[in-house]
Amino acid sequence: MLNVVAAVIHNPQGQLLIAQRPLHKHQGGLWEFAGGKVDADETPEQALVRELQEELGIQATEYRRLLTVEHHYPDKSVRLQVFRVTRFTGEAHGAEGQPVLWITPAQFADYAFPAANGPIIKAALLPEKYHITPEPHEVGGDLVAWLTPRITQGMFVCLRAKTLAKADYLTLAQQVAVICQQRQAALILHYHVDLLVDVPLAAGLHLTAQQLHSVQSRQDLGLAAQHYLWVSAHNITELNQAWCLGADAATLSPIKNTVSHPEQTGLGWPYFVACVQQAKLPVYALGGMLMQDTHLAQHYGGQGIAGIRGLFS
Ligand SMILES: Nc1nc2c([nH]c(=O)n2[C@H]2C[C@H](O)[C@@H](COP(=O)(O)OP(=O)(O)OP(=O)(O)O)O2)c(=O)[nH]1
Ligand SMILES: [Mg+2]
Repeated sequence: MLNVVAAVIHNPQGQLLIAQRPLHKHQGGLWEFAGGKVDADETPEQALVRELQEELGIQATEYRRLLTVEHHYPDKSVRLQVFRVTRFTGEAHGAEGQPVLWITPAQFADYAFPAANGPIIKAALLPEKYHITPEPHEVGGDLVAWLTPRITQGMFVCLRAKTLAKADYLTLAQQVAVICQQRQAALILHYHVDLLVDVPLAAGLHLTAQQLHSVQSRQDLGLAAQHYLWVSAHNITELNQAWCLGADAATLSPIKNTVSHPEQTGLGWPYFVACVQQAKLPVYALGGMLMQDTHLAQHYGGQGIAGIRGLFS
């Protein structure tokens, strides 16, 4: 397996950097995230910094792991360790003569990437906050009315309503799906695997940790490649299982002690750090999170935070 690092680089305007692979190289002519092979004497982080200096003439100063992708091309197998680079010095340019572009999330569809890049592009577009809905009865019964002013562009909304019967959940999901579409937000259905076909506007599915143990592969779930698969995990074993299943992101909970689950003791930030260092998929801290925990979770290597009431403004 060829070890490669690649960088999802952000600029302050909310754009991401892509580069075109030279024609004579493997997957030549296609667009990519800058990066390259990890040398024998390097850590992935050292390789990342070196490749970005060589290929783009920039010095990466703030970065964290995003995901690991393993892909088998007919002629070679690659393990891509992908980082999110959120700060750098210097002006990014094609230092090896290759075309480079800053594009918005909506423009990804306009460029052709190697086959391994599908999950990377999806991960690149993940938000830093994952919004899980309260139960309808917790907001006076009318969740649609409660959500309508609160859903904004780019949000990922997980519709969790465990107290509803399946038929009522479906009706609610179809209504929330329309609001999400109008706002360019992504609706993630919770638990009800078979309802995805009835809500074609939904962007994906969120499995409980219990469901994770009973699912063999992503294919069993009837998900399209562009669908997001989220998983609730409570330890490193479940994070690994989620990655093996082909999940796109996971929540790790409970990080803090919470009022909603008084019987559970929080895992704590040190355990969160230990998990995200090993995890191969994007991880969100869940359980007692407040807005101001976002940067802390990211500093510790997570992609951000997930939560219910504390996150919706
Ligand atoms: N950098 C990068 N490589 C990718 C992406 N997607 C993908 O399948 N690959 C594959 C193509 C190549 O087989 C391998 C990366 O090799 P590379 O050609 O960039 O390696 P390098 O920069 O060290 O180049 P060189 O020293 O061989 O000239 O990973 C991507 O988004 N970025
Ligand atoms: Mg390269």
